[in-house]
Amino acid sequence: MFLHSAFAVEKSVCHKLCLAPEDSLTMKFSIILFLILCIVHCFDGNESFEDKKNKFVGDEEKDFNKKFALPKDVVVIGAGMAGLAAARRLTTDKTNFTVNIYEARRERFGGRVWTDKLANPRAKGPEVDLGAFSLTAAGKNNPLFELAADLGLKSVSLGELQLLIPWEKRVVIGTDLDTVFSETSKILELAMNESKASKIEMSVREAVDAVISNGKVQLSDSASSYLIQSSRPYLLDYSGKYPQSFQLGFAHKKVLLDGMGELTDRLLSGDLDEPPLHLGLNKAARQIKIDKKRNKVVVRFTDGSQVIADAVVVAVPLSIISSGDLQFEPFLPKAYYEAAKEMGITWENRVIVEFDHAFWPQEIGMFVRAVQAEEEMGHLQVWFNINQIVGVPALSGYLGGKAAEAFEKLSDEEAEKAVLSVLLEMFGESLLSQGGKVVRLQRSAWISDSWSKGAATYPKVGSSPSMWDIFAEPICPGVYFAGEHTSFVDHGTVHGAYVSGLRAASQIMGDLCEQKRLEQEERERKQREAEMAKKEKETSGTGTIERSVCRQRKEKISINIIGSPIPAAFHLLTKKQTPTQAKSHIDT
Ligand SMILES: Cc1cc2nc3c(=O)[nH]c(=O)nc-3n(C[C@H](O)[C@H](O)[C@H](O)COP(=O)(O)OP(=O)(O)OC[C@H]3O[C@@H](n4cnc5c(N)ncnc54)[C@H](O)[C@@H]3O)c2cc1C
Repeated sequence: MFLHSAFAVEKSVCHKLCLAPEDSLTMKFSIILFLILCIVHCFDGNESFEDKKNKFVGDEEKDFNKKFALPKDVVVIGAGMAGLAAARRLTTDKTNFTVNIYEARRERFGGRVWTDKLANPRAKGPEVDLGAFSLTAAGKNNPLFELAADLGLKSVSLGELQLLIPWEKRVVIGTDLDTVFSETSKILELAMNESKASKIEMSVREAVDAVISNGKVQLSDSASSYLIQSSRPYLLDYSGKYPQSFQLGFAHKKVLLDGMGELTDRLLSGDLDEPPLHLGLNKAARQIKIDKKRNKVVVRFTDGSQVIADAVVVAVPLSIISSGDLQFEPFLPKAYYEAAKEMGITWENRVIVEFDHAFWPQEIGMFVRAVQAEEEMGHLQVWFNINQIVGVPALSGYLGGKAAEAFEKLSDEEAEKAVLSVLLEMFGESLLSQGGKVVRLQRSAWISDSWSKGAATYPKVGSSPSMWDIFAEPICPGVYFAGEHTSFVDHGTVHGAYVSGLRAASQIMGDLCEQKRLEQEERERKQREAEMAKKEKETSGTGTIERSVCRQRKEKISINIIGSPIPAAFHLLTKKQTPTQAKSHIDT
């Protein structure tokens, strides 16, 4: 009975569609296949697939797919701020996503946020922050302040800055420092103009040096140029193409009283009503293989294991991709590798030194040491007063550029000697001796660290913002990127990493790859139609036109389910339509 009426529909459909006998055979075969599937479903549990689907008649098909599709498996590679943010966001939709994070390090997560409480269980936080230390509050909203507030974490502003010019035995502070700051703004503005006017791309350093040395600015106090020379953009030789490069970045910083690591800890472990994320430590990904046929992504690890997922968030540092430690099959498009080559990666480190007693002026939050010799640049020029923040008699020193690399190569004894020599120069013998013994000296080594290979991305001469933005684009069908290097805005920061993780999660939740696929299909369909219309215009004679109409109809009723076209009659029958309904549908 069923078969009879089904074939009746088929006959009329074939007639309408001007199908050849062999096409009609295919259709018969599809109908039989469909009926077999129907029978199987009838015996499949209490409620058949069709019964379930019928409840959704009139609703969006999407709702149906959402309700009954299996959750998508998402794998996050890298448990730094970006990876954790992505995983936490995806986990809020448990019905649709199962999420697992894999981290290369065997003993910790957090990446370049590293509040080393493991080695120092009684530490409060900032005195063991070996990576990111402060949140920038300049000009715009930093979403991490809101997150911190939601989690009940307190932050404090770094206190006043003091500039020390050792060879002049001079300390610049208060209103004198205000004058210095306004002069630095003038220098930086002129340098920006110099850079804009130049036909060849200049670095911040070249532009500033040009302004100071060619007498374009009359300095009332050389301290302003010393201050600029101690800043990150000058030290690390940022490109002078971008206005952001001409900011000193000393002001508007806040520190979390529990340390930066408290943010990553909470993202991982969840709050009271949230479950912890699934994290696998000691799992270094070595290859990401896109299986287009199965619409899956395979992640292979250095221990020989592998996982298969519907989507992967690659949240490892840029240098892990550019060094080839993490490979892609097929290779990423050329533009990704070219961008990775041109984007700069800073060299930065921290050293924390704790004494018996705090001997430095307590009202000061940040000390900047002016230097003259090239080899001294970036060498422990900036120090943060930890005692003022959490009452631990410690200072946190910053190293940038070549000095950061050189410091990694020192033995512990040499490092301590270097630290004491700088502090002696800054504060003098009598103050330093009040500190007593060095109780603890702890330092980072981000450049030789296998899982970071440097500190953070920066706009090197020759780079452009679009290079960061390339990494915000997924490789479909399922490879998404997150990390400080995936957006030019806020690159090189913890909040930049956080926002990038949320972005990757929302790309997955919004099924960006599927949207892209549909858009591409639509473009192709329009193109085909345009070509056909063009051909029709060119050809004449009724016979040709009729054939072309048949061809057009054939294409129109061919629908795409999971990527492969199936005959339209098959689709119509799955909607349980009467033969007349089916016929009239095809007629429209
Ligand atoms: C010394 C220093 C000082 C800084 N100071 C500040 C600051 O004061 N304020 C600020 O906002 N920012 C600061 N930053 C920058 C900030 O720390 C980073 O921008 C941010 O933490 C990067 O986060 P991420 O998630 O993108 O990368 P990461 O934190 O590096 O996370 C990537 C993770 O991937 C893991 N991984 C790598 N390879 C693999 C692999 N093959 N398989 C699996 N896992 C892998 C890594 O171990 C890591 O855990 C500083 C950085 C440094 C180094």
